[in-house]
Amino acid sequence: MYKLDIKKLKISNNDNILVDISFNINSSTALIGESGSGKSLTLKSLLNLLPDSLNLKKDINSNFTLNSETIGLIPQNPFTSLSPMTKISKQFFCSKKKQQDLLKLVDLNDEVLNKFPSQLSGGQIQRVIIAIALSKDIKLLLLDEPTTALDVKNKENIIKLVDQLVKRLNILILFVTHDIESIKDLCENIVIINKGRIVEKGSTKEILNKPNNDYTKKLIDSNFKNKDFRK
Ligand SMILES: Nc1ncnc2c1ncn2[C@@H]1O[C@H](COP(=O)(O)OP(=O)(O)OP(=O)(O)O)[C@@H](O)[C@H]1O
Repeated sequence: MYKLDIKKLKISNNDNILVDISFNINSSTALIGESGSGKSLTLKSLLNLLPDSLNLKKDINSNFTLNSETIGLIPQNPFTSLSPMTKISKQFFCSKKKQQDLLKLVDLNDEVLNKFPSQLSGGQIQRVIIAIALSKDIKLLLLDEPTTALDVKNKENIIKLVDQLVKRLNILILFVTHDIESIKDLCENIVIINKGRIVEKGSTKEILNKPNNDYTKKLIDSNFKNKDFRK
């Protein structure tokens, strides 16, 4: 079983501390916070993609090597992630057989291999992106608000798919979102972040049932209220 222990992750811009956090990922963890709380900077730092202008101090323990081969990223907007003029088959860097196996894993027919991204729905494109991420031997999958650009049905389907993949492939996931409701059945643990600092972390069930922090309570209330409003 893979494990990742972020003992220290501190990102600053001159004297301004933007992120200063620590948490573990044992199976599936959600990093939850409002806009500007430091979620993207955290993901970028794990991918070594922080701009040079920012200062990073990190101390991470893991039982696998962290690099671009072992970490996959599912971005927020699937529509801009693939090359628009290239057929799907050419966007994979693995054998045809592996492409077909991966598509099966994400519940897609291999007919999509001969299509261009514009011929696919948002949900299908996001599945293709997940399949491409899984074509490497990844141990950690980072998901950056992966359902924001999708409609409600596709959103639910992608969450279900990620849940199946985590169980089937035994990979770690870090799911970044501002929407606690969407990950309540997917992520075992949650980390609530506000202004670059952790305000609460622990098991999703416990925190949803009995949040200790006022910021967490506010996030939960606004998430579930919005959901009821939409029904
Ligand atoms: N390159 C940078 N230089 C200086 N400050 C930055 C830089 N990138 C981000 N920040 C600041 O760091 C803080 C955290 O930003 P970050 O993008 O991680 O937030 P976020 O939680 O991902 O927000 P969102 O949900 O809107 O994407 C913000 O105050 C932002 O203005």
